[in-house]
Amino acid sequence: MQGVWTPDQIRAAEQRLFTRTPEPAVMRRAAFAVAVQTAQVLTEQTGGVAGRRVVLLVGGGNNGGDALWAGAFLRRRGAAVTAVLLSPDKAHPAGLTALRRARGRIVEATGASPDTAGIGAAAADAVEGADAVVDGIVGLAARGPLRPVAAELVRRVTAPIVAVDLPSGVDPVTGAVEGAAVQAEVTVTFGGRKPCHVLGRAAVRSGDVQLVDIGLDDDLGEPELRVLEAADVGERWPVPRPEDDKYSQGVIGVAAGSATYPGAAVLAAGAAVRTTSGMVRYAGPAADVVRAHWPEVIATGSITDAGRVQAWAVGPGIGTGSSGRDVMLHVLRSGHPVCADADAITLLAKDPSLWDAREPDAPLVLTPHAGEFTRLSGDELGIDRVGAAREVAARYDAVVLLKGNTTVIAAPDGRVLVNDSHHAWPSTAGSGDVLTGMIGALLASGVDAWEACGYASHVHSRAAALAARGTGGHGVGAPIGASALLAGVPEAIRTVRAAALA
Ligand SMILES: NC(=O)C1=CN([C@@H]2O[C@H](COP(=O)(O)OP(=O)(O)OC[C@H]3O[C@@H](n4cnc5c(N)ncnc54)[C@H](OP(=O)(O)O)[C@@H]3O)[C@@H](O)[C@H]2O)[C@@H](O)CC1
Ligand SMILES: Nc1ncnc2c1ncn2[C@@H]1O[C@H](COP(=O)(O)OP(=O)(O)O)[C@@H](O)[C@H]1O
Ligand SMILES: [K+]
Repeated sequence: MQGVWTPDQIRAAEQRLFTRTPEPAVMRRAAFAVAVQTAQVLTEQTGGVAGRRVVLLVGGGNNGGDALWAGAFLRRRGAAVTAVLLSPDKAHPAGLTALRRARGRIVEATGASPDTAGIGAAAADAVEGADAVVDGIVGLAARGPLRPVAAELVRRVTAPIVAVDLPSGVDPVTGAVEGAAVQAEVTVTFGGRKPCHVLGRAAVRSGDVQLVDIGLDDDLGEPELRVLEAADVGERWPVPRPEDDKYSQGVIGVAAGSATYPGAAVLAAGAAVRTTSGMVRYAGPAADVVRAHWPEVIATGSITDAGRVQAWAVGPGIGTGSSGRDVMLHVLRSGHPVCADADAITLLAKDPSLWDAREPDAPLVLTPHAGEFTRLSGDELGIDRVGAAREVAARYDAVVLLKGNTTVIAAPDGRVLVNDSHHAWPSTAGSGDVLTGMIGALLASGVDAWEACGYASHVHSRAAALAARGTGGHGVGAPIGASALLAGVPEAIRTVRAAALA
């Protein structure tokens, strides 16, 4: 599991670290890592470091200081280094001295012979001719998108960019990208990942994130967000043990679909079949279609005849009328864990009396997309998706899985898991129905609700990438439908289990 800490948490930890290790030593350690990474990028792209042209984009804070120190290290490896100062009056003095001593070049962004965009001739030539660029414009103190001069310089870069701490222009806390921002090849960050490295468009802007240990670990405390790694998921994924039978692994009930929309039932029930080995029951008007697709499912037309289950996956395609409401009453009164999706969420949002049917100790998972989330929360979903999910989870005492390119999973006690798929292959109709069936099956097998959401969403996005045979920017893929995603689930489970055994 990877931890993610806010800039405030990092700064507080940093103050404690500085009582043991002097600040300049910490900065040099950070900068050295930036230099190593830049040298690696240069070697990959141009075959070497000596004689290659490195440009440092230097803002007015310690982020710029890191870049200047990194430039001094790169000079020692024979690179030609030019620092472009965006705020010459505020540029880090010790970093400037170090770069000057190493015989690096220093120019001002808006220096002599400016062009029509206000960029000085020396800065323009340097940026346009660079083999690699180090982004030290702004780091933890970032607010808002790149300012005009920085944005213009970044626009002209064609070389790969190594971002110091975070790609400048993104919001470090929310991951929002509301204007010009750096697109990094690699981001070198210090002490702990920050929210922008795992949230939304900022995660994409970060490129490959390299975490450098600067001695902060003991001072960081509880992370703001957590990200599951493949091995975490594989280690806990339920598989049959020698002593198991079909009942002991958990029986899941799926209440989804309708005569008009049987697809949701087929996808959710199929996902349950492929997630665990126990037993799947289906109750609803699509029983015949479900049986035809999944002979192993025990299907019945009415929820009252469903038989015993250990958890319910409910909602996709059940409708928001009185029959859907009856289904909701039944599953909420059962006292078993429930994963409520789609129409189930709409029903809960529009009819508060349904909440009274809920057994207080039974775990409840809500899996809204943005529109359903708005119905639940009563507010438009803004930039702060983590804060919004946390608030709704606490309000309803439920685990809230907010869908999107970055999936946010908030527990009622405030813990948040984030699943950033790094691609968008799950973005296809019906893939949410698959997710519902997966979560329900994990709940039935006794996995904790918050963890079940984390494991399911990790495997879900992995299954989509496997089915598409590509991961967004990396590799070539082809569009898939939800049935293909569902077919990819077993292989995705194998890969996470293999990671756990490695
Ligand atoms: N924490 C750690 O453990 C370690 C931290 N270290 C490093 O310190 C960095 C934090 O440095 P920091 O605090 O000096 O601030 P930093 O981010 O450089 O900002 C400088 C100034 O930029 C401005 N500005 C704001 N928004 C802007 C925008 N959109 N576009 C342009 N400019 C903008 C704003 O000034 P303003 O112009 O508004 O007066 C702001 O004050 C951290 O990221 C890491 O690299 C490592 O050295 C060692 C270990
Ligand atoms: N751009 C995207 N990138 C990655 N995953 C996405 C993206 N858009 C949607 N998803 C995922 O696809 C699924 C869609 O669920 P949902 O909106 O309920 O679809 P449906 O109701 O058609 O089944 C969710 O798991 C969501 O997180
Ligand atoms: K930066």
